[in-house]
Amino acid sequence: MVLNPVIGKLVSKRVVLASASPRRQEILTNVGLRFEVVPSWFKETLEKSSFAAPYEYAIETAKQKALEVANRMHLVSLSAISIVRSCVCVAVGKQILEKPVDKQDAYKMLSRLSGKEHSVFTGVAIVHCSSKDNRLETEVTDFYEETKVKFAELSEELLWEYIHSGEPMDKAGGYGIQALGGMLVEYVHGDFLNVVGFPLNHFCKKLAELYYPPLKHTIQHVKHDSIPSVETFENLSDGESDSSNPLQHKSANTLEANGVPLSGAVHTLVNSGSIKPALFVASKLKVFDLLKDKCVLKAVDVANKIEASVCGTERLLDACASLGLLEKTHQGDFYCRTIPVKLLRSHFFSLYNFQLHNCINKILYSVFKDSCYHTVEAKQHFMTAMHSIAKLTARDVATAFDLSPFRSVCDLGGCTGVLAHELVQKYPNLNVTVFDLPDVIANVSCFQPSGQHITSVMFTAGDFFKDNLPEADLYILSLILHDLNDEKIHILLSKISAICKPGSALLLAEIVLDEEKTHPSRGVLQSLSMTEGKQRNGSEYKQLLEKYGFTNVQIKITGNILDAILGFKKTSAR
Ligand SMILES: C[S@@+](CC[C@H](N)C(=O)[O-])C[C@H]1O[C@@H](n2cnc3c(N)ncnc32)[C@H](O)[C@@H]1O
Repeated sequence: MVLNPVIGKLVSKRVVLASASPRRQEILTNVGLRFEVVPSWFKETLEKSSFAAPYEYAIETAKQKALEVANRMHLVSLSAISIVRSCVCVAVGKQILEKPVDKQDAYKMLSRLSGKEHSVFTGVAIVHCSSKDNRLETEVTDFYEETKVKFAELSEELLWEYIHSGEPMDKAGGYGIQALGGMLVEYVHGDFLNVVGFPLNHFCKKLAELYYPPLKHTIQHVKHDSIPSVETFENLSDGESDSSNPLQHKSANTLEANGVPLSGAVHTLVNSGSIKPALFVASKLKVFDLLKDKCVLKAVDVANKIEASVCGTERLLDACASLGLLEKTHQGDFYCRTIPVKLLRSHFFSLYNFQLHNCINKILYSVFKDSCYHTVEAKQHFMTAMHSIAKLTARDVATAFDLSPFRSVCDLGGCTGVLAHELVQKYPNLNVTVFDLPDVIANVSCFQPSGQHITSVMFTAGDFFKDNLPEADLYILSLILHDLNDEKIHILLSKISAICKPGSALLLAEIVLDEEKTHPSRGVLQSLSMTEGKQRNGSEYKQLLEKYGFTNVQIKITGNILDAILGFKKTSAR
């Protein structure tokens, strides 16, 4: 079966991993799957002898664990979710070796494995849950993967050294192949990640089968490691042959970037999201023709020539510069230097970022539009997606500046409260209020973590354009301003400025573009399809805050998806 790029398509689905295992989480996070973690409470107590084969035990345990979470989650949320759970067991013949209970047990297990081949089985259950008349309906799909592992002959000394390291204790079979346990292994036959804890390849195939069965005629097999046909490049212009147009210059089979042949991954990227449209539009508008032969133009001149708006043209040119299709000088001039297919070198292997970018786009363009909340499901999807992105960014935003002088925080449009919880973790004395639309606040309960600091986060429903804002000495706007037009920004920032006492502050979390506005690409590309708002560079954010009475503006480029900007309300002395 052909492996489809299914993970990206799951972005809009609510996925729950019913396991607290950091190894599973890492494997799935690494491929860009966004999920919530709800560890199962089902105890691994099934009677092993009642199963004819070890894999049956692994599957049944995975299934019971996933179903337990499904039932529990149904009590708090009726939305459709997919719950994933796997169970690994190590077997010698028919005998299953579980996690050792103590060092002696670990010794017994490992010495049984010494010098022999054993099997690692992982049973996986994917439970699709929906709600009918308030009743939980589940569809279970399960499968297993077997990998054979052979241990070297282990000396007593090595065995005990390994056991004393403590590593065997929470691992099925008493070893972890991804760390010190890797020393014990002579060979692995089969999926290595299956031994680590999750059979990723089989899982992806299953998802593709379940959610997005490919139509036979649409499947394009990867032929070899050279170039797939890159018709994207050849069909871009109006069909006029222009030997100087670099996009038409090379034949599909010789396209390369910095001497490296474009791989299938690049093809996927070029054909997806904003990149293909950017290339297509720029080419269609003959931007490359205008800027070829060392012709250097400002955005406004290009706009005049192609009879387009200056703002839109500027975004398009910035996007092309960000993709390496054009060059931009410090003075804001654009020109076409070399073959534009040096394309996206930094993006080649960054599918993850790209999915995230798409995901952010989808959300952001709908977020301030009523359509986002039209159906319960759409709302849940939106909140789940925001929640997942915030999980990735919140820590870096919360720790970008020293916020210890503040006593109370109000996160305006704070959605499910991820940043709020992160702040309370870092500053336990902080009182944090999340302020968001009533529809959002009504649904935050299932996103809340369990733990000691929960009481310090309060949720208040309201509209930040119309209602009074809660009092606080630090206000936060995370992923809000860039999507608002100037008029809405004026209403919101005037309100915040009016309520802020001297010494209070406003913290923004946004993508901060570089001064030329050509990087980071995810921000520049996002600008392309924004209708109301825009992405800004550091100087523009500084100016914006100063305009509304915030001074001493500091900017922290976090290296994560969102950067942080902090400004203090002017004291009368200033
Ligand atoms: C793009 S999300 C950002 C969520 C969160 N701040 C983050 O960074 O992950 C925008 C949030 O603003 C909220 N929002 C939009 N309009 C609002 C309004 N008029 N009043 C209060 N919240 C609003 C949305 O419901 C949503 O949760």
